[in-house]
Amino acid sequence: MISVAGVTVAYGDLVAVDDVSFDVPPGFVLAVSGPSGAGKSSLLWAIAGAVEVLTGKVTVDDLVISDRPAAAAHGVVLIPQGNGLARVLTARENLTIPLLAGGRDPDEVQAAAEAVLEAVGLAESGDHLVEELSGGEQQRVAVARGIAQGGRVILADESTSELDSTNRERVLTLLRTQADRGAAVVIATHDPTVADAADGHAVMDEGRLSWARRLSVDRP
Ligand SMILES: Nc1ncnc2c1ncn2[C@@H]1O[C@H](COP(=O)(O)OP(=O)(O)OP(=O)(O)O)[C@@H](O)[C@H]1O
Repeated sequence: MISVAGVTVAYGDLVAVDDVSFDVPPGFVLAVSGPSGAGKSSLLWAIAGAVEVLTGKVTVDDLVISDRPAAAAHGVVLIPQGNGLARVLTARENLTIPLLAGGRDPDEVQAAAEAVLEAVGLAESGDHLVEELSGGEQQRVAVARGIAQGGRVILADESTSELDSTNRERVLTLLRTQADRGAAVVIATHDPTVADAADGHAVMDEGRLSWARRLSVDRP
């Protein structure tokens, strides 16, 4: 369960997230939309422990999120806008290296990487350097890397912005699968199709959050 309680994020005098509160239970997908600069990324970073919270707090299950390493160790996965990939490594290496560094069994890691690359339609591209891939392919590698972590929280920041409709569906299906196995998922998006596919839709504007559609706990 993600609990965001009265969270404010500021950069100097600029309030990017203004007293925002909501919960996302395991099994649910929340979409957050809003104009450029509305504070969507800052909200996701706050949940990920990647930016300091001025007031309020974020908890994920039993952990108060205070910094990125602790949040990551607790299974809070951030798929960042801009992808954050190592461009001179292959697509596969971008997936496997973080998992191997976490002490996972190498055979398991290879199998997991192949499965998730296939799920994003990149089964043939594992050996390609990231810098050789298109923008949309890189975005799918970033999604695959995030999914491969198997987190309890997945924060996807504009993760379908460069995708055609087929690949957008692939990514949405994958994120839904993650929710179905018990993850709490938050997607920042400008795409109404993505917002419609979520269980709830929040809208940010100048740091304030309102609801276009509240999370339905009755989702079948
Ligand atoms: N590191 C930073 N330092 C100072 N200001 C920042 C920083 N990061 C973001 N901001 C500002 O905070 C506000 C919210 O930015 P944020 O990236 O969270 O918005 P967003 O809704 O994700 O935008 P977009 O849809 O363009 O990605 C903007 O005014 C932005 O310029």
